[in-house]
Amino acid sequence: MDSTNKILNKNILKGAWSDAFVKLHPAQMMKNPVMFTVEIGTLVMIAVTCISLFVQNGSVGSFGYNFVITLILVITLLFANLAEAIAEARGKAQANALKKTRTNTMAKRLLVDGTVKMVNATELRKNDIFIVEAGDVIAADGEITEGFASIDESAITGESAPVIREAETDHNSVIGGTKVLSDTIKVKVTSEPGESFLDKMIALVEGANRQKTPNEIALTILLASFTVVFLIVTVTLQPFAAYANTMLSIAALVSLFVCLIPTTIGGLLSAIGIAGMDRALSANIIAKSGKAVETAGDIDVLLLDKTGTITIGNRKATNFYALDGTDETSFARLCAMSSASDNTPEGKSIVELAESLKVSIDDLQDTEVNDFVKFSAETRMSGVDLKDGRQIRKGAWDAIEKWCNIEPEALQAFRDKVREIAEKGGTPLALGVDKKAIGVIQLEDIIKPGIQERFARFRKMGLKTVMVTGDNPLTAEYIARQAGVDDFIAEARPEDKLQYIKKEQEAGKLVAMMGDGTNDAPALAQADVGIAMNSGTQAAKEAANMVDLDNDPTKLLEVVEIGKQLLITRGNVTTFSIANDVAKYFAIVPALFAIGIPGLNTLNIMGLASPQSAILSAVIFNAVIIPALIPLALRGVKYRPMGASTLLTRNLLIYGLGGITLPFIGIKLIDMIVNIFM
Ligand SMILES: Nc1ncnc2c1ncn2[C@@H]1O[C@H](COP(=O)(O)OP(=O)(O)OP(=O)(O)O)[C@@H](O)[C@H]1O
Ligand SMILES: [K+]
Ligand SMILES: [Mg+2]
Repeated sequence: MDSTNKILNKNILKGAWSDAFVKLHPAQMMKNPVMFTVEIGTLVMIAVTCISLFVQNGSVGSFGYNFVITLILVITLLFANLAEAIAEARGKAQANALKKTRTNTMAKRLLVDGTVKMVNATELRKNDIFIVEAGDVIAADGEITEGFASIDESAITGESAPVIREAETDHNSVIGGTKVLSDTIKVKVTSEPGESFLDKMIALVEGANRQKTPNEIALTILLASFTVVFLIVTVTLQPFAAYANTMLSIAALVSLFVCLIPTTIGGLLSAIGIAGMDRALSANIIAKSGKAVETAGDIDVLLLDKTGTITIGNRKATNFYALDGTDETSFARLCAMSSASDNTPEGKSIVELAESLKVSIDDLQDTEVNDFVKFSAETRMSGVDLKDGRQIRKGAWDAIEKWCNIEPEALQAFRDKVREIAEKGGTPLALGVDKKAIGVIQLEDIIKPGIQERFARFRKMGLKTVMVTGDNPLTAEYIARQAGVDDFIAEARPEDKLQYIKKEQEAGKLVAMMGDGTNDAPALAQADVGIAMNSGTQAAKEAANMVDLDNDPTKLLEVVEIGKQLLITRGNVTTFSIANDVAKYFAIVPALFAIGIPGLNTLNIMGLASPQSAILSAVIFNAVIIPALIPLALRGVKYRPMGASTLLTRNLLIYGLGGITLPFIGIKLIDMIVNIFM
């Protein structure tokens, strides 16, 4: 996706200003209790300003002063709305760009009688089959049921390199609006019109159905209770003032109240949340909810697939080891035969290796084959049943050992070979014919360069990384140690992943996982943060709460960092806001009572010119701090990996201490400027 780094540009600002006015509507303001009370205070001040045109007394005050205070309060409201509007506007700009890619194409729909009919894309319904040829734009979201093709997905992902999508694999999904570059595929429609991936994505970036996350709701409630407390503080100040012979005007009380309540975080809260979603989007992550992004920041355990995540792409067969009694060539042929209909990368690489040894199975006739046994993660085997009754199976060594009746004397040689391959990090696939183990195939994995540093970074962040693999424990241990992950699950079946996640969750941990296969769907759904690859199966994408457009399994790292950044930004602005409010109390109150209670004058360290100018300076400061922090809210506080307690201390120092000192300096400066005019 085209991610503009510019936080503010002219067009966005223009639209955002008018939105800021629209958002003044009480029905909208009510969603934000802190700012809503400011709006009520503003209405009170409008009334007081009107009255002061006719009546003049101590509590009503002068028209001019009331007018200025009212104006600043309105500006405060607009600034808060502006923050949200700017955050939303960036999403709207992205949505508009996406809408442009939504073209209405024609589709070659395949009818039941086998004929092809040209139809409009809007006429396609779920489960319809259509044919896409090289050069065609894919008319709807779907799964390839036949064939493979290279596809240009740049319209959606912004990535210009073509991708391969293939039937019967874990990367069989295609997206409407993308273009087939080569080959012909049959696609089964997976979404009804109007519910496509693109439609959902547009709705998402537009923020049309953005809902407050549980954390946001909790914080909103907390801020609302602060507001109530400060309302009481302000109201009880009045009898105290009367006792001290000080006249507090309505303008002073309303201003004091607005200064004390947490308007800074109140005004920036939703902008911070939207910006977090935006950052995820810029990383080509489609988060189905703000909650998912937020949860990512709190993750304790990361589950990562071995193949393709920790190791590069696919495993390849590199060696055939025939056991005693079988000659090399016939063993290679049997290996290839066992893979005749095995479309997994492993299966294909076995046929290729056999071909490189001049062994071909092109002469294998359909008439010889009775049944193909497809690979499944459950059985961890694949193979063929021949018409002559022979059964050929290859698979994980323990699965083959169970399937075969290996003679005790042969068992040792078999296990030795398996161990030898596994100890070097290879995957041993055993081959059995008619319940007899006749050899072992060596598959090799290559660990991704730079992956060790990534895991070191995770560790620094306090995260536990767990490698999950269907491989045997020896291979798994070797790869895990090389890559530097904290733990591994070997011989993992889909339900083992699910169990592991449940176990960690029961211990109070938040778990993230990335996956692409239908097999991964239950675990993706169970995980607190489940990321599916965009190329993955429909089931995986539906179960997950995020989709990665780049299909990059290491994206989990970025997602966690984006989540952490969101949480930290919100935490820091909250700390800053509350520290600010407390400081304002001590800045203004002594100034207010300086005349009535001369003793308080010693507390009036700031030496503000008059109670009026103290109040005025404080409301101005209170208003301008909101736009001053908009860039920080949108960009986010930079995240550096460190322990939670170091981070807390650091942030308290910067944002807490900063929050307490800044109002004293800011209000004093404004007071000096204001007094030039007063
Ligand atoms: N095409 C195949 N035919 C037969 N057996 C296979 C095939 N592919 C893999 N296996 C065996 O089944 C085991 C489980 O495979 P599975 O795809 O579930 O996990 P994996 O590919 O090893 O692990 P991961 O991809 O999660 O790192 C493999 O370790 C291997 O021993
Ligand atoms: K405030
Ligand atoms: Mg696999």
